[in-house]
Amino acid sequence: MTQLGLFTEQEAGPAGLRHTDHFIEPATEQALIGRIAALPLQRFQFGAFEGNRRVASFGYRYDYALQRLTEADPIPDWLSPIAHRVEAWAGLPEGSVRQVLCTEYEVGVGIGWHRDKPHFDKVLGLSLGAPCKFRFRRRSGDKWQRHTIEAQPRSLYLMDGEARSQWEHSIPPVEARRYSVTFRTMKRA
Ligand SMILES: O=C(O)CCC(=O)C(=O)O
Ligand SMILES: [Fe+2]
Repeated sequence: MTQLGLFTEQEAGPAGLRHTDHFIEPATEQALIGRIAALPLQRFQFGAFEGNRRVASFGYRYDYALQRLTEADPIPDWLSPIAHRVEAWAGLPEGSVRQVLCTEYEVGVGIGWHRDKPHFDKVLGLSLGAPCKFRFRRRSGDKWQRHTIEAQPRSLYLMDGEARSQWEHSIPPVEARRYSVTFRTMKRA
């Protein structure tokens, strides 16, 4: 493939991906990090495999052993105003976000290639504390189409449409401790 071909492919990006910097103020970011760090975060359980990232779920959690959604603690008061701002930005009715996942990535921790569970519909993510490369890939014949965004702290992304249903995403090991808050709507009400 020519350089130009590669470049054009990178530029195109997944349809349904939106990304904005400076979604929240630094003071709000610090307050959220403080709240998340104080949560009883659990090492992510993926069947027999234990990931290195630590998480807390609200609203619902996906139980990998049972392979279904189970109820979790309700979305706490300190997260609701942010969830509502996220809904407003995405043009979603208030209350659409039914699941919130708080994640901590220590230095050297990332997340492998995946698509989020089909039980969820739109997926939005707020980055906190440190930047990461947020990578996308999609099979195209015997090649991969790829796209990467720099997810800066305080930025927000939306995965909808093809970015959500066709493209996989991953984060390579982070260089400084990063937190994220993932907001998900449900496929069926
Ligand atoms: O940390 C993030 O921004 C993304 C996390 C993610 O892809 C997931 O939990 O499904
Ligand atoms: Fe994901």
